[in-house]
Amino acid sequence: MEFDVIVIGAGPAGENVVGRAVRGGLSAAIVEDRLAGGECSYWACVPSKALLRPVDLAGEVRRVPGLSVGPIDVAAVLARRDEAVAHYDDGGQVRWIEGVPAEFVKGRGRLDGPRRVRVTTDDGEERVLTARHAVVLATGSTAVLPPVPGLAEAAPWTSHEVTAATAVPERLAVIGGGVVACEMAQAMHGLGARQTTVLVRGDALLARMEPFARELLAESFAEAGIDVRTRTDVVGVERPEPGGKVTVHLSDGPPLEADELLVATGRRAATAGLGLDTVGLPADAPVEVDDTLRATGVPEGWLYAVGDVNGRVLLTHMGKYQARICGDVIAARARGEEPGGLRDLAGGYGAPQVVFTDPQICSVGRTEEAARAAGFRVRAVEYDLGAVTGAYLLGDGYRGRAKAVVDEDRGVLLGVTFAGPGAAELLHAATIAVTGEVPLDRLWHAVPSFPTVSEVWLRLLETYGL
Ligand SMILES: Cc1cc2nc3c(=O)[nH]c(=O)nc-3n(C[C@H](O)[C@H](O)[C@H](O)COP(=O)(O)OP(=O)(O)OC[C@H]3O[C@@H](n4cnc5c(N)ncnc54)[C@H](O)[C@@H]3O)c2cc1C
Ligand SMILES: NC(=O)c1ccc[n+]([C@@H]2O[C@H](COP(=O)([O-])OP(=O)(O)OC[C@H]3O[C@@H](n4cnc5c(N)ncnc54)[C@H](O)[C@@H]3O)[C@@H](O)[C@H]2O)c1
Repeated sequence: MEFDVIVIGAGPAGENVVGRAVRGGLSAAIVEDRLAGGECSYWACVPSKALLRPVDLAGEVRRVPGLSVGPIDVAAVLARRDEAVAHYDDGGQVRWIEGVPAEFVKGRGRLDGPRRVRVTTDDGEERVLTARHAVVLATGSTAVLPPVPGLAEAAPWTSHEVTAATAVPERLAVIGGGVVACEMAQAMHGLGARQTTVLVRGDALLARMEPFARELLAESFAEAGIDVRTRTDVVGVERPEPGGKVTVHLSDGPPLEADELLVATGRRAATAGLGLDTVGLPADAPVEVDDTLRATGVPEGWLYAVGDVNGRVLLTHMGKYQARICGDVIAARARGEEPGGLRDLAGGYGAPQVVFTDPQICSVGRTEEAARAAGFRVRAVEYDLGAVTGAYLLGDGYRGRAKAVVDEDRGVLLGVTFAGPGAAELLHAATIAVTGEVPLDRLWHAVPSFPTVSEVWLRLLETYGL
């Protein structure tokens, strides 16, 4: 069958390409071998946040005198998570795709030369689809297991198993110090894991964040009783009984025993078996793209890649943003137009991201260190969030901090980081200021309401001298 556009992978990125391309007047098919909605809907963003929300809320309630929380009802939390992932049923998403309207093709897709996609269905049948204008890869990413002796044989949890957990392990060991490690250690600990140990190879959790945010998170984990061991390498793993006790051998100190082991050491682009070699691209690497999301190095420019698979930024909202650009670009090029303004601009500023721990760590743009390394003439200002009336009113002992990184030559913000309970909703204002390159002397006229946490904007600008 022939379509204008064929998308492989019906995660958030792939679905958005289809939506935009059809809106632009094209016909489209989307191929998915697991569940429409992708990793994000079933084994990543959605279930992880459903598991974290009660833990977060319990933290907030504990900070308000006069309120108390009893033990968290774990079964109810897991049941709500199951609702949030639609009980792993993608009927609603498939109906959305069909309503676009686009053709939903269930099966595993792979490239088979220029503009051709070969799909193997669950019952082993093969179907060949051809694209008049474009093929878009939106196959996401998969968790990486480091080559530690005994690790693969121990069948550890990855993000898939932890987000789909049906019980909370008594003793959980986590390898990695990134976002998945932090969020899931906090979720499992908050839901009742008695011993949670995070094994971090480097010096700190969330190494790419501003130092103050890393320190606040480390303090909070220590207070909650989560054991974070930095500069600790895992050198071997033993699990004699499948699903039984795990022994984790460390570069330093005695072995660690746990009931479950979560590996959260990053992700790689899902390109294995995707037929990239049939179109002259490296078989096992992220698909390099230009700012219109078109794969570089493919003659005639018919191949695109959006979301995690292009390795640019592994975040749902950024994959969806790329997808909107990509779908519009393909539709414009199909009309014979070269869409000058349609480019991935946001990626260049530094994507917004919220880490849903307590405190929430929220950042957009560049850190001070990254801005200096990029050659900007920088001045950074910080302010104690707890000293803002709106934050104080949220709860006793509110602890948090904000930092703004200013480009001294242009008088605009290069980056902003907030760390504090409930800080997530502050981030979009920062994203607007950074992406809009709003001059600070204009930003000064954006008056924050009293008494909200947003008053920190005023305090940051005052600290800067305005
Ligand atoms: C635990 C966890 C929590 C996260 N939380 C957040 C968060 O809070 N916020 C955030 O922004 N990001 C979060 N992320 C990152 C986010 O999940 C990804 O950035 C996002 O899912 C990428 O979307 P995508 O459409 O590129 O890929 P995916 O969501 O991975 O979808 C790709 C789809 O392609 C399908 N596919 C793959 N290969 C083929 C093939 N050959 N044929 C057919 N179909 C195929 C897959 O089955 C899948 O359905 C989290 C990640 C993890 C692991
Ligand atoms: N709230 C959110 O926005 C959110 C939540 C979860 C995941 N995500 C995204 O998903 C992606 C994957 O998350 P992640 O936490 O798996 O990756 P990550 O890149 O954030 O962190 C990986 C961690 O593993 C460590 N590591 C790497 N190799 C190791 C090894 N061999 N031994 C020990 N440690 C090792 C790294 O030092 C790092 O601390 C991220 O890019 C993240 O942005 C986002």
